Amino acid sequence: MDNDMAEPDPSRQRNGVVEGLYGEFTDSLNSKVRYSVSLTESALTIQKISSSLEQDEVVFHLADCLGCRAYKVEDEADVGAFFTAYFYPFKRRWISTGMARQKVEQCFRVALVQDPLTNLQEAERWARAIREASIRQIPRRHDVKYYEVRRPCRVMVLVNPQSGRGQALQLFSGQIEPMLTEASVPYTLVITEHQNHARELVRETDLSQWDALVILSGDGLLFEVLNGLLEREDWEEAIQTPLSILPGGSGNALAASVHHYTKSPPVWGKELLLSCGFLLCKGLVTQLDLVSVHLASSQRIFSFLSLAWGFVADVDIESEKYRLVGPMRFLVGTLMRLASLKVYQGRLAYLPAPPFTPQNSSLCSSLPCGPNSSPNQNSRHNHITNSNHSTNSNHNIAHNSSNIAITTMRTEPQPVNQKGPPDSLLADLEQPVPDHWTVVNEQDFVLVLAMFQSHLAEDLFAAPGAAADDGFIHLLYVRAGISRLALLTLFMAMEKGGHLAIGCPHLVYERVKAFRLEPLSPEGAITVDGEMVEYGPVQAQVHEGIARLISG
Ligand SMILES: Nc1ncnc2c1ncn2[C@@H]1O[C@H](COP(=O)(O)OP(=O)(O)OP(=O)(O)O)[C@@H](O)[C@H]1O
Repeated sequence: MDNDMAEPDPSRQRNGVVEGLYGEFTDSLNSKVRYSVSLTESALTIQKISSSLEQDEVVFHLADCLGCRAYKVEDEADVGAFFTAYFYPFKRRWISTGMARQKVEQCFRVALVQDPLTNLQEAERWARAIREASIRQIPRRHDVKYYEVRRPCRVMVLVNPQSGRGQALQLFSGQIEPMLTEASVPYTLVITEHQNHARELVRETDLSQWDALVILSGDGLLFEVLNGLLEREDWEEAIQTPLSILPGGSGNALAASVHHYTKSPPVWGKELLLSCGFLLCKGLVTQLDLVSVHLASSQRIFSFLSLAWGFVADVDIESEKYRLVGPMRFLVGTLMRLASLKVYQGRLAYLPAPPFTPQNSSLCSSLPCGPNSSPNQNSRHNHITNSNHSTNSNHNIAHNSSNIAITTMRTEPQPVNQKGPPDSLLADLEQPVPDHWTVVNEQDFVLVLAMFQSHLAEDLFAAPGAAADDGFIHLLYVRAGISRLALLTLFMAMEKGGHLAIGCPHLVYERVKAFRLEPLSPEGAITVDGEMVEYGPVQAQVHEGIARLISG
């Protein structure tokens, strides 16, 4: 007999759930090496039983476990069966400093008796117990309210093969597909074929088939999916479909934000993909703010990430041609843009957020959080009414947009979306802003950047105080007059989120609920979620927590 399996102690069973298991197994590759293995509700503890009595104990937390499977090898002569558990603990990196999740497989050979079927059943019993316990142990923050994706869940994975360096499909098959298999998550892969493919698909698809929609691409594909969901007749229900972002682009801002919200040390590239893949398989869902953006042509689009004008938008667009260098493209673009720094004329006004109090800071975590909660949960903050007839004459609003150049857009114009939540904070774009809004005195800007999540790119931590569902727009603007060196210093500090603390007199940061931007410079670019939109007056308001995001 190769191993000796003790029955679980009946005193440690509750409602038929085994609370503890103990067994002795051999190494899957070397039958001379034996381990004692014990499973509790929270950990798998492995101890090497060596002839010299020297014992090494390793503890794996089930919160780091994605799954476990039992199997038998092809070899007819081998009566043993196997089980392998898949862990992704934080480990110190080999090359650079810091910690990141890394895959660790633990495989054991079960040879309890000479009967192969009995051994396989025992391996399956262990695999099931580890799987079930790891589902109960999900790493979660105590200050955030979650619900879980239904299990077993079915997910649709949308992959844009052109995104980033054009390797999204390889990233899927090399990294994500194995994780989904380990976690026993069935999936259907959809490879997008053209712009708006994903948007059209989610607009039409029967969403009851899917427990989550997964986007492996840049942020642009998620933008399409969100807007597709909000164009449906059943948008209120559709927008509550849990969404997962896996970084396949060159910016990957939401993926970096999601990782940051877990309070884990920062990671980039494949480590970020692995972190987001891990969160996807664990299936914890939080709320996600969306911002409705009104463009000059009356089009309304929904954004989850950012709106940029001036320096940031220009860098985003101009650095497109360097996408093969990945996230470095923003650094290259920033340096090039700094060389020809421009000033833009325009008007900016905003509705300030209520002053920060512990009560409103925890509001989001006390909101109902589940598939049936109301999508328009920001209504408690809607303290101004739509003042279409405001006579605010202090603001010399540009009514005529005929002098505004419309540049070529990456996003094709879509039909005007009448669906989605109403924007009760906004006046008509042709009317003055409501009286109680703050109008910025300056007209000369280097940049205006409205952030809805913490990161603008993997290494641009633009809004350090932002959370997925905080209900705020984090508005930053840089006034004209800043030197090139000061602007460079600002962006370098942004890498670690330190830009707000360096005392730059040209940088202003406000937490707002809504804003309006009216460019007066005849040429320029505005981007929403990294995609260029029509250039002209825009206004936006936040809708707190109306979408669902797989996070952790
Ligand atoms: N097969 C495809 N061919 C061309 N474009 C596509 C295809 N599938 C999707 N798209 C479009 O590509 C655009 C960009 O996608 P996305 O932002 O996801 O990747 P990306 O631009 O590489 O990311 P990043 O902005 O981080 O570099 C989206 O507007 C999307 O509609």
